[in-house]
Amino acid sequence: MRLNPEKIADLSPERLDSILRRSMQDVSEIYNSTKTILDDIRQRGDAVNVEHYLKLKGDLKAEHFLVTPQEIEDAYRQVPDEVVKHLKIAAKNIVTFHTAQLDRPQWQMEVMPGIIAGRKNTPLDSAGCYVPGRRAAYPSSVLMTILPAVVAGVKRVVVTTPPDEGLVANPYTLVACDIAGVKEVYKLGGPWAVGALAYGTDTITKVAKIVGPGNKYVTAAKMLVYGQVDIDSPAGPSEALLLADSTGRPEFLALDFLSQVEHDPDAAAVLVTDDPGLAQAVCDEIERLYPTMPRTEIMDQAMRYCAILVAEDMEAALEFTNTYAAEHLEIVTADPFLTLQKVRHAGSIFMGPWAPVPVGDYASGTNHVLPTGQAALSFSGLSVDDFIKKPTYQYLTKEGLASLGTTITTLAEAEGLPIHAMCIRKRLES
Ligand SMILES: NC(=O)c1ccc[n+]([C@@H]2O[C@H](COP(=O)([O-])OP(=O)(O)OC[C@H]3O[C@@H](n4cnc5c(N)ncnc54)[C@H](O)[C@@H]3O)[C@@H](O)[C@H]2O)c1
Ligand SMILES: N[C@H](CO)Cc1c[nH]c[nH+]1
Ligand SMILES: [Zn+2]
Repeated sequence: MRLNPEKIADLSPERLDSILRRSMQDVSEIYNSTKTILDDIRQRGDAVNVEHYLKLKGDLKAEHFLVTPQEIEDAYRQVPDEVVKHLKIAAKNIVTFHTAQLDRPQWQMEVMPGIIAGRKNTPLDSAGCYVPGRRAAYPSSVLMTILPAVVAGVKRVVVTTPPDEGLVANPYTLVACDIAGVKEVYKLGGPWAVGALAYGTDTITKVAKIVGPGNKYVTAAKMLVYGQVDIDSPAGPSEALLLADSTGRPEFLALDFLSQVEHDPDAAAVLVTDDPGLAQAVCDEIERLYPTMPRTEIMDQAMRYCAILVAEDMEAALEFTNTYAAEHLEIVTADPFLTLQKVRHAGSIFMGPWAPVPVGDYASGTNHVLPTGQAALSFSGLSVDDFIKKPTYQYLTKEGLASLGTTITTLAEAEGLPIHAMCIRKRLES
């Protein structure tokens, strides 16, 4: 694999656009085919999923999608104790970090004399967590999606995950579900899972919100059901932007670059630096490593969204960083905390030479469900806030209403809504 340094200033508009849009172009290309599947599920429910998964299990019935206690027991027999132990360590850090995100449960203030206004937190009644599983297993995504929902106080947490031959779910995923305390797990993947969670079927009750990562099919489906249910963010094919100055070590950066690309043919990695020497050294290191790497059949395809970029100076590198709005941003500079002050858009940020992205993928406690394809310009990564609604309330004394009466009636009449004004006058005359 030969990548060559490219100067940002010399990129053609087409190349720049492709680097910036990355997986979002793939997601938008499959909206029509994904919508066909979702519409079918909305109309025919379980029957569509049974037809789709008949190829995995001949005598399939809709009840078989629900994972049984026996399947969880079988899963534990296949998962080494060592993995269970480390899933629990990761879970502990995720719970610690996400518990710190809990807001004041309720607060109120006197906006003006006699006008009390407040806000309270109410957890969602239900959440559906999509846990991917085709090109890799994702027990870590089980923890990243379920635990924040549990911390938020969601009563019904449901998991869906794609099954293999024989309608069998990944044992690591099932064990992680058990550790996180979820009992309602369905063996369904891609748009079939998203459709069932969004519209409900005879055997699966619809949820209030669908969260969790996935490939372009999952991401397209989530974006299409938004409005019917809430979603977290377009958390699609993984990506990393490495922002480095001359302090960066090529042997670390080359592996960090490839580590996110191994996820998916639509994944992306970009290095941006002001140091042409570092850019060249990282290209050379990737070329040296590549023949020794696993998963190159996936990475070969993802290379279309990969680049080693040289900026005029670090200010220009930072400008690119804020435009790229990466899912994961590594800051490998002489003073990463200073650089952090200038970063406005990224899903999760990894600072210094000892914090590669896999740290947050698994165990530092931050969430790995993050917006991709420039969605970090407007979305945040998954957090406890995703599972909490915040209704506001107000209580007024008669004097409080009187002090605002003219303001409200004037504005109501200006908007051409006289009955709004009557509600106020009637009370003040009483
Ligand atoms: N952004 C994030 O927060 C984040 C976190 C973890 C993982 N990820 C990403 O999750 C993804 C996992 O992908 P995966 O493929 O291993 O598992 P997946 O579960 O996301 O996708 C597999 C499913 O895709 C569906 N599918 C496949 N081909 C299809 C087609 N032609 N039409 C309709 N549906 C189809 C099938 O239902 C299949 O079960 C990767 O892209 C990875 O980078 C993202
Ligand atoms: N890098 C992924 C988010 O894009 C998360 C993950 C899970 N397992 C390994 N990595
Ligand atoms: Zn990863």
